[in-house]
Amino acid sequence: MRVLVVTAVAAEADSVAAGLTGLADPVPRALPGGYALSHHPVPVPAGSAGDPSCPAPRLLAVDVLAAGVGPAAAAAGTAAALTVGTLAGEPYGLVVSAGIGGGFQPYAPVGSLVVSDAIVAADLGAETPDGFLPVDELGFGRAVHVPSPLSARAAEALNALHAPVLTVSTVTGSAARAAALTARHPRAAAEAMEGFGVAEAAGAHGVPVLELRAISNPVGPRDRAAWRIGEALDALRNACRQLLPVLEEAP
Ligand SMILES: O=C(O)c1cccc(C(=O)CC[C@H]2O[C@@H](n3cnc4c(=O)[nH]cnc43)[C@H](O)[C@@H]2O)c1
Repeated sequence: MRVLVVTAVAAEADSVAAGLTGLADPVPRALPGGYALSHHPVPVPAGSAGDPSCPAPRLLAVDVLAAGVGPAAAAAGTAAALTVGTLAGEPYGLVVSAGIGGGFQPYAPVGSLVVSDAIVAADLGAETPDGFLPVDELGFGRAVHVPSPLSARAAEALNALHAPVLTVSTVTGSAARAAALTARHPRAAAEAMEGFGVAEAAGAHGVPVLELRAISNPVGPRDRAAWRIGEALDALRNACRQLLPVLEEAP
């Protein structure tokens, strides 16, 4: 299977690649649009080939792409990678949106992990005097992508929350906005800025999707001193280490 992991920035891509231990050294691949994809073929474990007592080794190739911040950049980069993979006769079987994110308190403290059970476009729609109307209620497209069934197994393996992750174009910076999002999405555990864009591109290509977030800050009043980006990147790296066997077992 070929897996595409899409992050926003290079620091997240580095954590993902460092966590996916056992992968071969990355081979850079240029994509149209100027994106640089890191291709990591997984080598067959030494000694197991041809041994009938060993299960056949799986060849899992993981490509990591830092596509930029926000849903539009995420969708554009993901679509470019998926299109090139398909045209090259090497289609992806799974896309993972991975990175840091804000955690809704008290469910997702800083340093914890969230695997989405719903990827929600939380601010795509229309504001009305009676409140926010999501894009699907306006009669356009969809506001939610349901991730691969693998997400439940991934959440269990990572000891992560399995809950909705909201995609926003504006980082929440006030208690009022956090409360409004929680009122609309009471089960939401995290917000970030790329998942829905990645999922839109994956959905257009008929490829299942996962979203994994390592929490770097609480969702709420803006407090730059409360960000723990290093801690979240470490958590992302460790999560990817635990995710690899789950991906290898994927059908
Ligand atoms: O300036 C701020 O107040 C602020 C607060 C949190 C994050 C940012 C960013 O610019 C990071 C955006 C980047 O990281 C992901 N991320 C991390 N935390 C959050 C969040 O609380 N809400 C939304 N996105 C977050 C996001 O996916 C981007 O890739 C600025």
